[in-house]
Amino acid sequence: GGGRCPVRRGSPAGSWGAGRGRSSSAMQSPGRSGVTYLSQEEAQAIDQELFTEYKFSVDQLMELAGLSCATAIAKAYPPSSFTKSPPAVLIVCGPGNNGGDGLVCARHLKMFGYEPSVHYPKRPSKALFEGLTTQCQKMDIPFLSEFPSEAMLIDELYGLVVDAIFGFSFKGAVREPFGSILGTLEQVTVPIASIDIPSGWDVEKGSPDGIQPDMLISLTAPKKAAQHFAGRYHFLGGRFVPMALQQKYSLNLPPYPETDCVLQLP
Ligand SMILES: NC(=O)C1=CN([C@@H]2O[C@H](COP(=O)(O)OP(=O)(O)OC[C@H]3O[C@@H](n4cnc5c(N)ncnc54)[C@H](O)[C@@H]3O)[C@@H](O)[C@H]2O)[C@H](O)CC1
Ligand SMILES: [K+]
Repeated sequence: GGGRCPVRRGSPAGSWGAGRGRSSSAMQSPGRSGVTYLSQEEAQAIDQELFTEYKFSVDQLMELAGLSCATAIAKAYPPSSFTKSPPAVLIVCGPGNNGGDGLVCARHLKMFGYEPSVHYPKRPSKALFEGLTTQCQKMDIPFLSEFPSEAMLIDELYGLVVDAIFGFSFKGAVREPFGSILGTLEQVTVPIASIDIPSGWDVEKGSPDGIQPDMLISLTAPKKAAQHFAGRYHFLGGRFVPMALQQKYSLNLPPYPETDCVLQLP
């Protein structure tokens, strides 16, 4: 772990289909690769529209989101890149849909040959999350009742941490037990892969003092905080946004290669 390598900065500007569609908001900002970086409000509006207008269910999109995350992780950190076999991954799940993505990701990582363990301290009593938890348990994925209090212990036991604590609905100061967990994660040296947003970061402004993940998997489109991401791997996942919705919000998403569900951003 350790060595962060801030390469791939300053890639060629706007490429794919810049200028297509109408701009739905003057607040939008194009990122360094031409793709739009969303405000918190825009991310939530797109999410709502997918459910209400486009009639997707949460389960459907969560499955695709979690599969994207596991796929991106397998590309950036193939099992052969781990120093130990089997490759152990700690997945920390929060109380909302970001945590649900983490549970789905854990299940697919297990299918891909990893050895995931989950910490899930605040579980909503909803059938969706109970089902995802049972699926993991029936696949012999252990659920840790206590979070390892020492960063060194995490470094010893795991080759990667997946941060599925908070996504685009995070607001305000971090409440317990997640404050302590994030405090520990700030000190680990094994790489952290954050789902959608580095947890604890302001969704738009980021957080210079927070965790510094090595990987970020932006779902649907990157959020503004992603402009402060300095890790090695930035992937886009969640290849489920219909073209009409992409155009309405001027997402300007790059084309995914062939049938891939993820795409590496510059
Ligand atoms: N459209 C998509 O791309 C999809 C994305 N998905 C994932 O869903 C999350 C957003 O999920 P949501 O349930 O809206 O919220 P969060 O998971 O971000 O968290 C809400 C959860 O956290 C609690 N909370 C908020 N602030 C704090 C705080 N300061 N301290 C402690 N706890 C806090 C809040 O009470 C809620 O319980 C998105 O990022 C994607 O990862 C979907 O899976 C598919 C569609
Ligand atoms: K996260």
